[in-house]
Amino acid sequence: MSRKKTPKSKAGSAPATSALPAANGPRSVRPGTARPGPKAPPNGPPQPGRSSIGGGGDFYDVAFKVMLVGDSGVGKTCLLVRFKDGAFLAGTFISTVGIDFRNKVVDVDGMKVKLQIWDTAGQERFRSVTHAYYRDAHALLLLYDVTNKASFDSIQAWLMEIQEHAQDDVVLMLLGNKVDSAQERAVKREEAEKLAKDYGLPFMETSAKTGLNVDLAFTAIAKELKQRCTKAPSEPRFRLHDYIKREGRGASCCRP
Ligand SMILES: Nc1nc2c(ncn2[C@@H]2O[C@H](COP(=O)(O)OP(=O)(O)OP(=O)(O)O)[C@@H](O)[C@H]2O)c(=O)[nH]1
Ligand SMILES: [Mg+2]
Repeated sequence: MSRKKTPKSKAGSAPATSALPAANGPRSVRPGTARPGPKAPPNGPPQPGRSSIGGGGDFYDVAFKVMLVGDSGVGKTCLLVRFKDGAFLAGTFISTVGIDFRNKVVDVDGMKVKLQIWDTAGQERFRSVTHAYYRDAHALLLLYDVTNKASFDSIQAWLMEIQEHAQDDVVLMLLGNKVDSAQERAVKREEAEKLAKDYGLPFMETSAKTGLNVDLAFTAIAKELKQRCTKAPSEPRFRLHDYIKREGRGASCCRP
């Protein structure tokens, strides 16, 4: 089985026109470089067999693009850093400028799944930059801050934006972050559960600070995407809602 190498993950700020191409664009697969086997996911193939940029890195079988979206300050960058490095960025809040990405390869049922995770700027002034990336996203993690009601109130506007710019079959998950700050909670879990149920979204509360449900959110996305492109007809379908309900700590999930 031929395996690809993933480019070294990138921590610094990337301009909107980063050298690394979007995970599933362009949509063509170069002859002789694609890994046989998995079928293309509905909204485009997994990242085709691009050669390693910058050398080094981990091998992977399939790659998907995941985007983090939500208001400024909800913890998108911290969530990504927690997942990638297992650390928490405490202290001064440095708002993301434009868009940035990091890669992480996760093992899903024996297959190496590379998640190319795009960390977007929540600030309104960067919205047009973000729009350009939606259409290539295989999955979106939509965050609000449980201590900031305004960020929760923005979720419907974000969903409209997603509907307008993302692929119809994009995998979407709602995350209420900063659940460690219990004293400052401004959004009840039940309220978010209702919203998630109304829109048929899988939902969990997370904490980039403590790590609660962070790996689970990304792993669940990786499992869903991987199954979409490799599932044998005889294999039981992976159920994202059920999975996070079962595996989540203090988590919940909603069905329409
Ligand atoms: N208590 C707590 N604080 C958090 C958590 N996640 C992020 N923060 C804090 O919230 C602030 C904003 O976090 P960021 O990750 O930079 O927010 P962002 O969503 O990336 O913001 P933009 O880049 O402007 O879109 C920082 O001061 C973090 O330390 C969390 O889970 N718990
Ligand atoms: Mg940020």
